[in-house]
Amino acid sequence: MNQSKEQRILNFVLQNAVRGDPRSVMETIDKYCSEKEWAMNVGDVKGVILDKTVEEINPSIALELGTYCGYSAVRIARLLKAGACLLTVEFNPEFAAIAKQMIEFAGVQDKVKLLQGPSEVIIPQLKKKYEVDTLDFVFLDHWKDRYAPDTILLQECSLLRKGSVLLADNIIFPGAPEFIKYIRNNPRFQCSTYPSHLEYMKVQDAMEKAVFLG
Ligand SMILES: O=c1[nH]cnc2c(O)c(F)c(-c3ccc(F)cc3)c(-c3ccc(F)cc3)c12
Ligand SMILES: [Mg+2]
Repeated sequence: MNQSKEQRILNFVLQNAVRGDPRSVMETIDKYCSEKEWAMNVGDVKGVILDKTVEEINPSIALELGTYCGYSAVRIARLLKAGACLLTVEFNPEFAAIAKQMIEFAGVQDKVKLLQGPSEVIIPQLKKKYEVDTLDFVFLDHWKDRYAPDTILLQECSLLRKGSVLLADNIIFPGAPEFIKYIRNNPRFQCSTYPSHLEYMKVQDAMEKAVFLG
């Protein structure tokens, strides 16, 4: 049975990156995906926008929707202070299995809780099952059609507080028009757009930051 692209990415990291070194894992994934096989990691260009947002918020509790191979989970977790935690949700079990190994190899497993399942099932469980009060930061990088409904679900589950920050990937390419329409016309969110480029490509993309006003 031939390997998946995601397994090839993990193998390249296991053979070429430095165990316990998150930056080395990120650089090795970026090298593989820019030189050998494109993959939908947030990447090194949009990754700087993600870094700056995480550093600005310095979250105690962060949620990522869309783990994929774990690139952005490693990217976020490396910036978290002692005692802070990232919950990351992945629908696809094969991707989740790859990400688990990626997160452990990078040495950030103590800061990351990987939850496998659909976001619409996991989000309503966060308070009772995962002991979340409210979220300081949410990175939306899963399926574009879920951005708006999951943002509504986060509010319905009282998981956002005044000042909670959402950051959404791919709002230009492939685009999330329903989410943009919802969030930019919503008086409860203060929005700003960060133009950038699609991972590993000379194609326009952007990230949207939305601060919940309570
Ligand atoms: O689905 C995603 N989730 C999160 N991030 C993504 C991302 O950062 C991407 F760059 C893409 C992308 C964009 C352009 C392209 F040509 C291929 C894939 C996708 C995506 C979009 C449509 C699909 F059918 C499959 C994947 C995603
Ligand atoms: Mg993305």
